[in-house]
Amino acid sequence: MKVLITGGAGFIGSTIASAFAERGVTPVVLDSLITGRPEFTEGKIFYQGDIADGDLVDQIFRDHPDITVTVHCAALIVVPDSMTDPLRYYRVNVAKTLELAGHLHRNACDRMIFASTAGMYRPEADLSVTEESGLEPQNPYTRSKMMAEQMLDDFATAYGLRVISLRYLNPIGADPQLRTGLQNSKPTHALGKMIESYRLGVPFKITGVDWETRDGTAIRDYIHVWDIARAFYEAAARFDSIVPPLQPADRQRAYQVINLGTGDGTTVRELVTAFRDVVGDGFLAEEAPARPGDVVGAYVNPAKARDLLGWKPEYTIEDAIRHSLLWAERRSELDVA
Ligand SMILES: O=c1ccn([C@@H]2O[C@H](COP(=O)(O)OP(=O)(O)O[C@H]3O[C@H](CO)[C@H](O)[C@H](O)[C@H]3O)[C@@H](O)[C@H]2O)c(=O)[nH]1
Repeated sequence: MKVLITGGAGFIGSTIASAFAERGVTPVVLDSLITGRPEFTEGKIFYQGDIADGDLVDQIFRDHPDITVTVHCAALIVVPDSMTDPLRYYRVNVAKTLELAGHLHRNACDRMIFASTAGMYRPEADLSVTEESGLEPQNPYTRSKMMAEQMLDDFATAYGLRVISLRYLNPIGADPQLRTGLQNSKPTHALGKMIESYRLGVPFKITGVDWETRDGTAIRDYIHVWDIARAFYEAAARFDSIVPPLQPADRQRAYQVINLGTGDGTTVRELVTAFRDVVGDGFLAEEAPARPGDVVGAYVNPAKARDLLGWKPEYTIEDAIRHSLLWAERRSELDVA
């Protein structure tokens, strides 16, 4: 059995590829390498190219007729970039997903697991989100993921494509065996900035301390990338029980959304404390004004994932910090090499 992983040379896609391989499912990676890293494809079946390239997708299915499911991770993911260049974001995340879905349909691959975002929800008053929460995407990146999902939902009803959409928030950590991790050597997200500050010996800036949360700092649902990867594997392994092949009249049920998260989230101050627990008291933090456009955040209720995937996060925030620190070391070596 094989799985096609688009974006399989990226941070999350490459981790998913390792999780499937460890469980005896051979990954077939399709990646343009625009942001993915070639070394993440080493030892894997790999096609370099575009998800919208129909000839290439046809070739992949001719070469690997035993692909039974597609995991679709290929996307642009940087929120600020999506605000300055929405055309590119909608082209890549929406238009190319549309082309890919057509290519999969033509090749009779009717199972897709879509890497999506829980950022499209309007959080409840307590900042939690469930699959029933309203949708209120705040930027072109998140809107592009919502639009892609709406298209896929229509294709499910019309063409019998079956889709499980996994929505999560902030992935952190790295492959525990350090085969892969974040490609970007200068990440701007909270944990990336903590690692940078720690290495430089300067205080980490807590940007925003006046939010209505338990300690005034913004909340996110940081989740270990290996836990996310395991959820993708579980979705594939249980695919036909979650979304069985359906008669045309029942196909409106061929699209399933499942949220992945911790159930309580982590504030920036809590992340600082966890970081200090890992590296020691020498790690300093200071308060600073909020970033422009920042949001209070949300956390995900994972009850449906527990029921349908038998899944819950296994790694702690401290584990994720430890793996991210180890990966940052390894990442520097890769750059030198
Ligand atoms: O040096 C920093 C960096 C961040 N933060 C705070 O930490 C929280 C989380 O910020 P992140 O940047 O880690 O996470 P966001 O959810 O705000 O956004 C990030 O995660 C998104 C994915 O969900 C997108 O990838 C986006 O481009 C990326 O910036 C925010 O309150 C932010 O103000 C700090 O206190 N100091």
